[in-house]
Amino acid sequence: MHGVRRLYEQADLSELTALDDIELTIEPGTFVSIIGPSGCGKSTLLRLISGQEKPDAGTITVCGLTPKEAAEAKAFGFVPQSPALLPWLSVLGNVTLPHKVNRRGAARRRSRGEDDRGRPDLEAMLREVGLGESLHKLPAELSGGMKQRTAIVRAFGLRPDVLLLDEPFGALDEFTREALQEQLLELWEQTRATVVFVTHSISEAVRLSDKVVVMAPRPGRITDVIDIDLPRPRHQEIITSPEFHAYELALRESLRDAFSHSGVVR
Ligand SMILES: Nc1ncnc2c1ncn2[C@@H]1O[C@H](COP(=O)(O)OP(=O)(O)OP(=O)(O)O)[C@@H](O)[C@H]1O
Repeated sequence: MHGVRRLYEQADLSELTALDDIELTIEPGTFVSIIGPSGCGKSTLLRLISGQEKPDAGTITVCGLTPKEAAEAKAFGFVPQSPALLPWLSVLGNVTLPHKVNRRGAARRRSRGEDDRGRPDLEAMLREVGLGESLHKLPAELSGGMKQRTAIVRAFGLRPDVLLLDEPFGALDEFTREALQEQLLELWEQTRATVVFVTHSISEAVRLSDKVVVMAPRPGRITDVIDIDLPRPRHQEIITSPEFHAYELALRESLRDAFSHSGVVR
C-alpha cells in the first residue's frame, strides 16, 4: 500500500483521519502482525486490504490486483474477533459449506494447477486442531476456543492467498491462546498464505510474526516496523530465549511511544 489515507465523517460532521500516509509492503507468504492502541486504524486497514472499503487517497495492490479484484477472485480469508459460525450447522458443516458455494475460488485454484490442494482434507485439519471429537457438534455446544478453531480451519480450508485475522484470540485465556497460536502456525506452515494478524498482545505478535507493524492513533499511522528474525518453529525453547525477550522489550518500547499519542500513557 502506498500513500493510503482513510477519512470517516463523524456524527458532528467533522472528519476523522482513521489512516494517514500508510506505506506498507507485505511479502507474499509472510506472517505480519499489526499492533497498536485502540482506534489507531487496525481494523480499517484490514477492511481496505480486503476491498470492503476504499481509501480516500493512495493505492493498494494485492497479488497484482486491486483489493476489489482480489476479493472477486476469492483471494481472501477472514477470521473476525468472534467467529461467525452458522448456528444450525455442525463444526464439519460450517467448515465444508464454503467449498460447496465457492466455485470461483475453486476455479482460481485449478488455474494455478492446485486441483488436489484445492480440496484439502477438512476433517483431517479439524482433527489436527483437536476437534476430532466435535465434528458433529453445533456451535452452541462449543467453547470459545473451539469456535475460533473451527473458524480458522474454515478460513485456511479455502486456501486463500491472503488471510486476515482481526484479533481472533482476544477473548481466550492464556493457555487456550497459546495452543491456538501453535495450531495457527502449523496450518500456516502447510499453506503459506500471506497472513495479516491484528493483535493487542506483544508476546503473541513476536511469537507469530515475520514482521510486526506498530501503529499509533490521531491520525492512524505506522510508527514502526520490527522484523522478527527468530527461527521457526517457535516452540517453548525459542519463546523462553533471551532473543525472544529482547524482541518483546523492543516492541514494548515502540508501543509505549504509540500509546503516548493515544492519551493512555503519558
Ligand atoms: N464506519 C466508521 N465511521 C466513522 N468512524 C469510524 C468508522 N470505522 C472506524 N471509525 C473510526 O476510525 C478509527 C479507527 O478505527 P478502527 O476500528 O480501525 O481502530 P482499531 O485500531 O481497529 O481499534 P480497536 O483496537 O479498538 O479495534 C476510530 O477512531 C474509529 O472510531
